[in-house]
Amino acid sequence: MPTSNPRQVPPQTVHVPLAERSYDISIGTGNLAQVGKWITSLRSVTHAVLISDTNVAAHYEKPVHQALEAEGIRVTSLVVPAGEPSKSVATAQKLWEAALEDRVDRKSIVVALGGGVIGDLAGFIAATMTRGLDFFQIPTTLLAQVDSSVGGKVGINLPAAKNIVGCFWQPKGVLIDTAVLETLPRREYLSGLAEVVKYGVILDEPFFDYLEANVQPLLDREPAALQKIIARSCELKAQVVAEDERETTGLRAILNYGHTYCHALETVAGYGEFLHGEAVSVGMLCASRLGEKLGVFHAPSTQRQHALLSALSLPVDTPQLDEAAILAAMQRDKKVEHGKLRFIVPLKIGKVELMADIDSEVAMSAWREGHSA
Ligand SMILES: NC(=O)c1ccc[n+]([C@@H]2O[C@H](COP(=O)([O-])OP(=O)(O)OC[C@H]3O[C@@H](n4cnc5c(N)ncnc54)[C@H](O)[C@@H]3O)[C@@H](O)[C@H]2O)c1
Ligand SMILES: O=C(O)C(=O)C[C@@H](O)[C@H](O)[C@H](O)COP(=O)(O)O
Ligand SMILES: [Zn+2]
Repeated sequence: MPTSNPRQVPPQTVHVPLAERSYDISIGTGNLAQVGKWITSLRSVTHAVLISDTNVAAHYEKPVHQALEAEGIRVTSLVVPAGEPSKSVATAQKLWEAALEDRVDRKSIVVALGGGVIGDLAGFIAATMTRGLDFFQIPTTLLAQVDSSVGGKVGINLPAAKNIVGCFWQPKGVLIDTAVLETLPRREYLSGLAEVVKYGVILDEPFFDYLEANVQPLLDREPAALQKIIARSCELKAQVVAEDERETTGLRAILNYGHTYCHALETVAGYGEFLHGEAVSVGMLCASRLGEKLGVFHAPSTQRQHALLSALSLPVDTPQLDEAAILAAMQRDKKVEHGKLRFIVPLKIGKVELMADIDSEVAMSAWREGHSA
């Protein structure tokens, strides 16, 4: 591997230990061209359903397609419109039918080439087609590289609720090429940083300190900073998923910090209006104010998050949306149990807790108080 290129950083592997569902996340720069060899080193393959979106396909479909064909793999390439609205029943149906039309069978694999929308959608197709196909994640957004490609949550939206139809279906491997982030639009890149900040708040104060101290390198997408945040985020997510794969003990739910507000915001504003990470940014601040109201979190720590998210050019103000609709959407959150809202509430930077039976008026006041003055 050449070391003279300043964009090159040493490759790294993060293991996700899940017994027979274990897999590796391979992080590198310029490793996309190796995708065919990487997949065939994991299992023998004769047919791949390659799923991407219109933006991603324009940049990366051809090299991936060719790399798969070079290993003797027949490729069915399916491209969906870019954006959150593609995480839908209608798009899933088109993909099921197109895969069937091109002779998918139980030994076929699904390759998700794209951001979180493609990973969630393609993973859902893999989980459901012929009752389950092996799938491989090639995440091309920062958000997908630090979060959505890891952990096996796959699914689609209904108009009234995000990710409400889906399942747990782990990939067989995740290939991260940090070089693909060079073509990622700035707004999409920033959106991914919100999930990175999330890891600092929920699990790792030193990582949060690192983010505060490295705002400019992060905004500049400096290779060393990118490698650090991708690898650390994957490590933290892998640890949580390994301990609570299906969110049954409550541990995995900490990854949902800020997401009760976030998903309500995305749904009520209309899918795609706010990017997922933008809504996570707003949602984390709502959850922090909720922590203050419950007497378990302190205002200076909310301000620290506000300052970091603002410095990373992420939205911090709660938008003006119909409050009844926001509350109704929050009541459809998957953490709701026996009809009661449950939230991930911060206790300090680096530690959060799942809290049950939260009064909806208190939750809404934390939303409301985020409107810009
Ligand atoms: N399953 C999980 O654990 C999990 C975790 C976090 C988020 N999510 C989901 O992920 C989705 C958001 O993912 P996202 O932010 O990656 O959005 P996305 O998949 O829509 O990608 C963002 C945009 O960037 C474009 N793009 C992707 N890679 C590119 C590249 N390298 N160069 C140029 N353009 C590129 C895409 O075409 C799209 O327009 C949401 O649906 C969210 O619910 C899932
Ligand atoms: O992997 C998880 O678990 C997460 O909660 C990660 C989140 O960032 C992600 O947005 C996830 O899709 C939300 O899951 P959901 O169960 O609330 O739909
Ligand atoms: Zn998320």
